[in-house]
Amino acid sequence: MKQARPFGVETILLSESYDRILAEDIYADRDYPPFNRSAMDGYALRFKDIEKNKEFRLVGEMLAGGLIKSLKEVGSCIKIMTGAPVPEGADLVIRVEDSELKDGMVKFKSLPYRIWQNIAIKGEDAKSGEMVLHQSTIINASTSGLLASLGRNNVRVYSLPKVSIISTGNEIKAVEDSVLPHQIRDSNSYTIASFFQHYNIDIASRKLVSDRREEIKSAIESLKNMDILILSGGVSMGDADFVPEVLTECGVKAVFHKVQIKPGKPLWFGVRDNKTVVFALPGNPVSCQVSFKVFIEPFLRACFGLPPCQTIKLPLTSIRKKKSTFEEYFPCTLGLFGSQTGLHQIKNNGSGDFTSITRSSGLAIHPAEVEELKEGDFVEFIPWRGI
Ligand SMILES: Nc1nc2c(c(=O)[nH]1)N[C@H]1C(S)=C(S)[C@@H](COP(=O)(O)OP(=O)(O)OC[C@H]3O[C@@H](n4cnc5c(N)ncnc54)[C@H](O)[C@@H]3O)O[C@H]1N2
Ligand code: MOO
Repeated sequence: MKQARPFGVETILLSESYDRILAEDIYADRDYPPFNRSAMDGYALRFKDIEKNKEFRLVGEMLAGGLIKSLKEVGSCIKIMTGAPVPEGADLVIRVEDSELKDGMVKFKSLPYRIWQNIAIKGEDAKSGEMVLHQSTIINASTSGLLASLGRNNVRVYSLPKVSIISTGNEIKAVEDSVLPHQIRDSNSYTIASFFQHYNIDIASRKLVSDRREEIKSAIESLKNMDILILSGGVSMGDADFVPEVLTECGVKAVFHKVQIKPGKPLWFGVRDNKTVVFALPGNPVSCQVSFKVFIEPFLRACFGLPPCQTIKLPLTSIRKKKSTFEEYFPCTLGLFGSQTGLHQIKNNGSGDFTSITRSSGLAIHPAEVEELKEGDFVEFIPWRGI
């Protein structure tokens, strides 16, 4: 995480900012609501008059958007619509359905009225100058609406990183290619690109290369201006697993190689010229997905000042025996466990399987020190689409 830093800051139109991440704190430009606002269609009056008066003289009408009036006469009321400014002097709005209007006089049902009833008081939502959104807030539907209310047609957001993906492997073909029995279509670059799209990040380029050192090298060299470079395949112990060596030859300084988790163990991470961070992922599709959720996503979020995705503790609906000495991540789907939501394990034969993982809602964690998880044991769960 030491390598995590923002990719710059830019000012963009609010209309184009959905799902981007704020790079500034946002303050209220005025009180919200900016005036005492009626929450109902009805009559505005003085609370202290309601005890003494049986009937109120109707002296005017307030529509939303009308200039603020004042209520001067004792025992009078002003008809008011939802959203309209409550006249100065009034501190109670009684709903139209609790009233009766006859010959310019209004009678109200005898109910237990409260002072300020049906009125949103000036500044009760936010005071002028108060911080209403923190830097590193994701601009979603409600924050977008708030920014519009504050008159923020332009917002400062974190710039998005330039990301490229290189898929390595003699057997790897493009999705549009026909394949021979020994060949495999590249799926990892699509998986990784989709994950990045959760953060509005489009992939700058996607390359397929064989296991030949020179080919891997020239692909890496051609992507020097990237902020993030992702490679898949060729990081393990095989005779054609040259990726770590070639990355080092290209001047990418290794930070670590191999992690204490399964799947995803052979992951390699390095940095070039203090600019490009490089994740070289294991080729197996499930390992690749786990690597994104466990390493790339937390890194990306830290760059934007976001906390790691929230994990949820949920009970397992069946036992699970550990297969290694490492912490294990296993795909699960959410389902009912008695009357409570629980995690159903998805059967898969290993990290090379594609189809079963598509039925999962996320990954559950089997701690390294626990040999067997029992039915009903609570485990950490990371949903595929983080919160
Ligand atoms: N002797 C050892 N062998 C292996 C070890 C080990 O510790 N000792 N680790 C295993 C583990 S764990 C993993 S994970 C894999 C990772 O190997 P690589 O990163 O070198 O990946 P490849 O060998 O290139 O490919 C593995 C697998 O994934 C398929 N693949 C590769 N790229 C793609 C892609 N873009 N789209 C779809 N599928 C892809 C590839 O065809 C292979 O089937 O190593 C174990 N071996
Ligand atoms: O780490 Mo490998 O990713 O177990 O299949």
